Formats: sequence, C-alpha cells, structure tokens
Amino acid sequence: EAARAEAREAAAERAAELNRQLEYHAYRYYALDAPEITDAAFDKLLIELQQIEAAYPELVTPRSYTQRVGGYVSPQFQSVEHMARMYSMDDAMNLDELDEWLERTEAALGAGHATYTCELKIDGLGVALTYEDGRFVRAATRGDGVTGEDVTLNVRTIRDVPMRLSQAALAHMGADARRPIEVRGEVYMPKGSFLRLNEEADAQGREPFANPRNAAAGSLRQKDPKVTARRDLATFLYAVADTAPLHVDSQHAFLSWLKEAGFSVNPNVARCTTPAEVHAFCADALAHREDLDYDIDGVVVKVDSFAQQDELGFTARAPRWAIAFKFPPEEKET
Ligand SMILES: NC(=O)c1cc2c(N)ncc(C(N)=O)c2s1
Repeated sequence: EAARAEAREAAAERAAELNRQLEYHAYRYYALDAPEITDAAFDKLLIELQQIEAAYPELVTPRSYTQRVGGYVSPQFQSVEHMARMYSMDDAMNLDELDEWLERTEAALGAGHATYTCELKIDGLGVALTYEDGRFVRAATRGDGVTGEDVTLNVRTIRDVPMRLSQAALAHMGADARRPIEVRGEVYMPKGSFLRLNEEADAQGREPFANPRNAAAGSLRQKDPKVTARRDLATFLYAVADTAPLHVDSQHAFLSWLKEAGFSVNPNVARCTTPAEVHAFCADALAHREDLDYDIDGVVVKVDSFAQQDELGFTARAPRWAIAFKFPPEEKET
C-alpha cells in the first residue's frame, strides 16, 4: 500500500511537470508561432501525460492539458465565433491506417458506392472568410475550432483573397445569395517567399522563422496589416461552414463553385472510386512534394457526395467522412 501511494505521488508530480511543459510549448507554438521543440517531441509529452492520466484518472482536472481543444485564441485580437465549428480531422499515419478508414467508410456506405475526392493537405494556418451579399466582411483564424481571432485587416492585404464574389457564383446561389457564407481554407507562405524572408531576417540580425507555416502564422497573427502585406502570403480554399446556400451536392462541385467565385483552389485534386486510385494519388503527391512552391503535410481524402457525408456525420472530434493521410516530416526547412 505504501509503495502504491509513493508511485501515485511520483505520477502526480510527473503529470504536473508535463502540464507545465505542454502549456509552455503550446504558448510558444500557438501564441508566438515560435516553437522550441518539434511537433513529434510535443506529441511525445502529451502521450506520456495521457498514459499517466489513464493509470491515475484522479489526476485528470479541467486544467489538465489533455482537456484543451487544440489551438490557442490570443487575447491580443478580437475573438470571433465561427458560423459552424471548424473540425480537425483524424489522421492516418500509414497506408494500413488509410485502408482501415477506406474499408470502414465503404462498409458504412455500402461497398463500391463511394467516390472520394483527394486533395493536398496544405501546411499553413487555417482561416475562415465570411462574405455577406457577396462582399468580404471578416476573416478569423481557426483558433480552437469554435472561436478564432479576428484577422480581417491582415487578410484584406492577401492578394488572392477576393473582396467580392463573382456574379456567376452568386447567381448559382439564387435567392440564397443574400445569406452570409463562411468559406474555410489555409493561408500559407510560398517557399520562395519564406527563403527571402529568412535571408532578410539574417541580414537584419533577426530570428528566422523555423518553417513556412510558422512564417505564415507569424505574419498573420500580428497587429500591423502593413507587415502582413509585405509577407507575400497566399491561400487555398477548400471548405465551407454550410453548403446549403451554394446548391452544390459534392466536394468536387463545391471546389468548382469556389473557383468560379474567384477563390484560389489547389489544382491537385482528383476523384477516386477505388482504394488503389487513392493510393496512387497519395504516392504521386509524395513523389512531387518538393516540386510544389508550398509545403504540404499529406493528402486529405473525403467522401465526395455531401449526401453521403451527412449519412456518416461526425464523431466528437472529427468528421467520419474525411481522413488526413500524413506524410513523414520533410527534412529541415532552414
Ligand atoms: N482540418 C481540416 O479539416 C482540413 C485541413 C486541411 C488542410 N490543411 N489542407 C487542405 C484541406 C482540404 N483540401 O480539405 C484541409 S481540410
């Protein structure tokens, strides 16, 4: 009994230390966009804390880092409630896990009935752009998925973000053209701009950014729009809070609507009807990863039909109709 009490004491101390470290590194990553450790090292700390809490459930308190939804809403910005929650996705770390998801999804939909849309997973900063009467009115970071940071003035300076939706896209919405829509996508910094920015930083004796994702986040999540305007940021849009007003019935048709509306949509998209075609898309994306002028960290595979997406719905954390097939981290950027 004494030995058990001692083990519990040691576990409680280690859990407290892990919480301190996780909070510190999360602040560095989400608030300062300047992490000191790799994502893998961070995940290792989190997994250790999860294991201790599994062994000693009494250690799980509301303040425990394991209870935090990923993402950080900095007090330096106005906070914005998203029109609908911005979910994260479940990850498939290898082809076996991808196949498990494909099999589960085929089974749920009836074998051989699912068409998938494969898209590149852009390694940038998630944003939500809101348009009213076809005009850009607000931009927010993903934040914790429910509440984001208002970065409207900064996003207004990003040259590929349309300030007005095209007449054709509004016509597509018919009577719903007057309803607000909130499209979602990624703000990224092209690799060429990232290298130039770090050369400038070196020349001025400033701290370089670790990678384009942190550079994009650091350029967007700061107060001065003139700084953002100089950072050559760009976007790819790929989702929307509510598909109904757009009168499109699939991800593929939605991507066409985004293009028609004037948004930047990543051209590397394919509709796949078999697991073999999905594998081929993933292999091709990994093979050509270095040729792209932006960082990707995998492939997003979605059930294409919105009706079938509705059939599958969501778990507490993520949609059942999408999976993120992750690539191994690229070698160091700098
Ligand atoms: N968290 C998410 O749901 C997503 C994140 C991303 C991402 N980083 N890049 C591309 C897509 C896409 N094409 O759907 C998605 S979806």
